[in-house]
Amino acid sequence: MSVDFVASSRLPTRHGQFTIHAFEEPQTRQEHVALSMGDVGNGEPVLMRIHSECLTGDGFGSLRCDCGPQLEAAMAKVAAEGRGVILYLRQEGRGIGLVNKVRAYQLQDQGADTVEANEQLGFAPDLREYSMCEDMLRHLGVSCVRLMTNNPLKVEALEKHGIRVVERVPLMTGRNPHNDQYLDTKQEKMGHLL
Ligand SMILES: Nc1nc2c(ncn2[C@@H]2O[C@H](COP(=O)(O)OP(=O)(O)OP(=O)(O)O)[C@@H](O)[C@H]2O)c(=O)[nH]1
Repeated sequence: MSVDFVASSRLPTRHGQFTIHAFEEPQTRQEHVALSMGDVGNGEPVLMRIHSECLTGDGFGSLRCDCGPQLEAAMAKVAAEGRGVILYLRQEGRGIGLVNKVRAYQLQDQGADTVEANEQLGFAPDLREYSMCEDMLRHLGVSCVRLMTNNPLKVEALEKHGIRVVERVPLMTGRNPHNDQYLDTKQEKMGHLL
Protein backbone atom coordinates (compact mmCIF):
# COMPACT_ATOMS: atom_id res chain seq x y z
CA MET A 1 0.00 0.00 0.00
CA SER A 2 1.44 3.39 -0.95
CA VAL A 3 1.02 6.40 1.32
CA ASP A 4 1.18 10.14 0.72
CA PHE A 5 2.91 12.54 3.07
CA VAL A 6 0.40 15.03 4.48
CA ALA A 7 2.01 17.25 7.14
CA SER A 8 4.61 17.37 9.88
CA SER A 9 5.02 19.30 13.10
CA ARG A 10 7.11 19.37 16.26
CA LEU A 11 6.03 17.02 19.05
CA PRO A 12 7.48 17.65 22.48
CA THR A 13 7.11 14.46 24.56
CA ARG A 14 8.22 13.29 27.99
CA HIS A 15 11.09 11.55 26.13
CA GLY A 16 12.19 14.74 24.40
CA GLN A 17 11.50 16.69 21.26
CA PHE A 18 10.29 14.60 18.29
CA THR A 19 8.86 15.61 14.94
CA ILE A 20 5.59 13.92 13.96
CA HIS A 21 4.97 13.21 10.26
CA ALA A 22 1.47 12.26 9.08
CA PHE A 23 0.79 9.99 6.10
CA GLU A 24 -2.39 8.76 4.44
CA GLU A 25 -3.22 5.89 2.11
CA PRO A 26 -5.00 7.63 -0.82
CA GLN A 27 -7.59 4.90 -1.52
CA THR A 28 -8.54 3.81 1.98
CA ARG A 29 -7.71 7.04 3.87
CA GLN A 30 -5.92 4.83 6.40
CA GLU A 31 -3.62 7.04 8.46
CA HIS A 32 -0.12 6.28 9.77
CA VAL A 33 2.43 8.48 11.54
CA ALA A 34 6.19 8.59 11.98
CA LEU A 35 8.09 10.18 14.85
CA SER A 36 11.64 11.28 14.15
CA MET A 37 14.43 12.77 16.21
CA GLY A 38 17.74 14.17 14.95
CA ASP A 39 19.22 14.08 11.45
CA VAL A 40 17.83 10.76 10.18
CA GLY A 41 18.51 11.47 6.50
CA ASN A 42 22.32 11.62 6.63
CA GLY A 43 22.89 8.06 5.34
CA GLU A 44 24.03 6.55 8.66
CA PRO A 45 21.94 3.55 9.90
CA VAL A 46 18.97 4.81 11.89
CA LEU A 47 17.68 3.29 15.15
CA MET A 48 14.06 2.50 14.33
CA ARG A 49 10.91 0.86 15.68
CA ILE A 50 7.90 -0.21 13.67
CA HIS A 51 5.06 -0.20 16.20
CA SER A 52 1.57 -1.45 15.40
CA GLU A 53 -1.29 0.40 17.04
CA CYS A 54 -2.47 -0.98 20.38
CA LEU A 55 -4.94 1.38 22.01
CA THR A 56 -5.29 -0.84 25.06
CA GLY A 57 -1.55 -1.14 25.67
CA ASP A 58 -0.25 2.17 24.31
CA GLY A 59 -3.11 4.36 25.55
CA PHE A 60 -4.73 2.60 28.50
CA GLY A 61 -1.63 0.95 30.01
CA SER A 62 -3.06 -2.57 29.61
CA LEU A 63 -0.89 -5.34 31.04
CA ARG A 64 -2.38 -8.00 28.70
CA CYS A 65 0.37 -7.31 26.16
CA ASP A 66 3.85 -5.75 26.08
CA CYS A 67 2.95 -2.96 23.63
CA GLY A 68 2.96 0.03 26.00
CA PRO A 69 6.36 -0.68 27.56
CA GLN A 70 7.84 -1.46 24.12
CA LEU A 71 6.72 1.89 22.73
CA GLU A 72 8.02 3.74 25.79
CA ALA A 73 11.35 1.86 25.65
CA ALA A 74 11.76 2.54 21.93
CA MET A 75 11.12 6.27 22.35
CA ALA A 76 13.54 6.37 25.29
CA LYS A 77 16.26 4.56 23.29
CA VAL A 78 15.87 6.98 20.38
CA ALA A 79 16.01 9.91 22.80
CA ALA A 80 19.15 8.49 24.45
CA GLU A 81 20.88 8.39 21.04
CA GLY A 82 19.34 11.72 20.03
CA ARG A 83 18.46 10.21 16.64
CA GLY A 84 15.94 7.70 15.36
CA VAL A 85 12.51 6.92 13.98
CA ILE A 86 9.31 5.33 15.27
CA LEU A 87 6.85 4.28 12.55
CA TYR A 88 3.44 4.04 14.26
CA LEU A 89 1.20 2.00 11.97
CA ARG A 90 -2.57 1.97 12.43
CA GLN A 91 -2.80 -1.82 12.39
CA GLU A 92 -4.76 -2.33 15.63
CA GLY A 93 -4.95 -5.91 16.82
CA ARG A 94 -2.42 -7.12 14.23
CA GLY A 95 -4.80 -5.85 11.57
CA ILE A 96 -8.16 -7.19 12.86
CA GLY A 97 -9.18 -3.89 14.46
CA LEU A 98 -10.06 -2.89 18.00
CA VAL A 99 -13.53 -4.43 18.22
CA ASN A 100 -12.28 -7.78 16.96
CA LYS A 101 -9.32 -7.59 19.33
CA VAL A 102 -11.76 -7.29 22.23
CA ARG A 103 -13.70 -10.25 20.77
CA ALA A 104 -10.38 -12.14 20.75
CA TYR A 105 -9.74 -11.11 24.36
CA GLN A 106 -13.13 -12.55 25.31
CA LEU A 107 -12.15 -15.88 23.72
CA GLN A 108 -8.79 -15.70 25.51
CA ASP A 109 -10.67 -15.20 28.80
CA GLN A 110 -12.31 -18.57 28.02
CA GLY A 111 -8.97 -20.32 27.50
CA ALA A 112 -7.89 -19.72 23.88
CA ASP A 113 -4.42 -18.36 23.21
CA THR A 114 -3.94 -15.30 20.98
CA VAL A 115 -3.46 -17.38 17.80
CA GLU A 116 -6.42 -19.71 18.51
CA ALA A 117 -8.65 -16.72 19.31
CA ASN A 118 -7.87 -15.15 15.91
CA GLU A 119 -8.57 -18.50 14.21
CA GLN A 120 -11.90 -18.90 16.00
CA LEU A 121 -12.89 -15.46 14.66
CA GLY A 122 -11.89 -16.49 11.13
CA PHE A 123 -8.66 -14.47 10.94
CA ALA A 124 -5.07 -15.49 10.25
CA PRO A 125 -2.82 -14.95 13.29
CA ASP A 126 -1.30 -11.80 11.77
CA LEU A 127 -2.92 -9.75 8.96
CA ARG A 128 -0.30 -6.99 8.90
CA GLU A 129 1.78 -5.92 5.91
CA TYR A 130 4.46 -3.29 5.86
CA SER A 131 4.61 -1.91 2.31
CA MET A 132 3.68 1.61 3.53
CA CYS A 133 7.02 1.77 5.38
CA GLU A 134 8.83 2.20 2.05
CA ASP A 135 7.13 5.54 1.25
CA MET A 136 7.36 6.73 4.85
CA LEU A 137 11.08 6.02 5.05
CA ARG A 138 11.76 7.47 1.62
CA HIS A 139 10.10 10.69 2.76
CA LEU A 140 12.37 10.74 5.83
CA GLY A 141 15.48 9.97 3.74
CA VAL A 142 16.09 6.66 5.56
CA SER A 143 17.35 3.59 3.68
CA CYS A 144 19.28 1.69 6.33
CA VAL A 145 18.09 0.85 9.86
CA ARG A 146 18.84 -0.83 13.17
CA LEU A 147 15.42 -2.28 13.90
CA MET A 148 14.10 -2.62 17.45
CA THR A 149 11.96 -5.76 17.34
CA ASN A 150 11.67 -9.38 18.42
CA ASN A 151 9.62 -10.22 15.33
CA PRO A 152 11.65 -11.66 12.42
CA LEU A 153 8.73 -11.04 10.01
CA LYS A 154 9.27 -7.29 10.37
CA VAL A 155 12.93 -7.66 9.36
CA GLU A 156 11.98 -9.77 6.33
CA ALA A 157 9.21 -7.38 5.32
CA LEU A 158 11.47 -4.32 5.42
CA GLU A 159 14.17 -6.00 3.37
CA LYS A 160 11.54 -7.05 0.82
CA HIS A 161 10.68 -3.37 0.46
CA GLY A 162 14.28 -2.29 -0.12
CA ILE A 163 15.16 -1.12 3.39
CA ARG A 164 18.49 -2.51 4.62
CA VAL A 165 18.33 -3.84 8.20
CA VAL A 166 21.94 -3.82 9.44
CA GLU A 167 21.03 -4.92 12.98
CA ARG A 168 18.06 -6.33 14.91
CA VAL A 169 17.94 -4.71 18.33
CA PRO A 170 15.95 -6.91 20.78
CA LEU A 171 13.20 -5.07 22.63
CA MET A 172 12.42 -7.23 25.62
CA THR A 173 10.44 -5.35 28.19
CA GLY A 174 7.11 -5.38 29.92
CA ARG A 175 6.72 -9.09 30.82
CA ASN A 176 4.28 -9.44 33.72
CA PRO A 177 1.94 -12.11 35.13
CA HIS A 178 -0.94 -10.91 32.90
CA ASN A 179 0.97 -11.23 29.59
CA ASP A 180 3.26 -14.17 30.38
CA GLN A 181 1.21 -16.62 28.31
CA TYR A 182 0.68 -14.10 25.47
CA LEU A 183 4.45 -13.60 25.15
CA ASP A 184 5.10 -17.37 25.33
CA THR A 185 2.56 -17.93 22.53
CA LYS A 186 4.27 -15.30 20.34
CA GLN A 187 7.52 -17.16 20.85
CA GLU A 188 6.13 -20.69 20.40
CA LYS A 189 3.64 -20.10 17.56
CA MET A 190 4.65 -16.84 15.85
CA GLY A 191 8.42 -17.18 15.68
CA HIS A 192 9.21 -14.31 18.02
CA LEU A 193 12.75 -14.17 19.34
CA LEU A 194 12.00 -13.44 22.98
N1 LIG B 1 -5.23 -10.06 17.54
C1 LIG B 1 -4.60 -9.69 18.63
N2 LIG B 1 -3.77 -8.63 18.56
C2 LIG B 1 -3.12 -8.28 19.69
C3 LIG B 1 -3.27 -8.94 20.91
N3 LIG B 1 -2.49 -8.33 21.83
C4 LIG B 1 -1.87 -7.31 21.19
N4 LIG B 1 -2.25 -7.27 19.91
C5 LIG B 1 -1.82 -6.41 18.81
O1 LIG B 1 -0.55 -6.87 18.42
C6 LIG B 1 0.17 -5.80 17.81
C7 LIG B 1 1.58 -5.80 18.45
O2 LIG B 1 2.36 -5.03 17.66
P1 LIG B 1 3.92 -4.83 17.77
O3 LIG B 1 4.33 -4.73 19.20
O4 LIG B 1 4.28 -3.71 16.83
O5 LIG B 1 4.54 -6.09 17.08
P2 LIG B 1 5.02 -7.51 17.40
O6 LIG B 1 4.61 -8.37 16.25
O7 LIG B 1 4.57 -7.94 18.78
O8 LIG B 1 6.60 -7.44 17.33
P3 LIG B 1 7.66 -6.62 18.19
O9 LIG B 1 8.28 -5.68 17.21
O10 LIG B 1 8.65 -7.62 18.67
O11 LIG B 1 6.93 -5.93 19.30
C8 LIG B 1 -0.64 -4.54 18.04
O12 LIG B 1 -1.35 -4.23 16.84
C9 LIG B 1 -1.62 -4.95 19.13
O13 LIG B 1 -2.84 -4.25 19.07
C10 LIG B 1 -4.13 -10.08 20.95
O14 LIG B 1 -4.29 -10.76 21.97
N5 LIG B 1 -4.77 -10.42 19.79
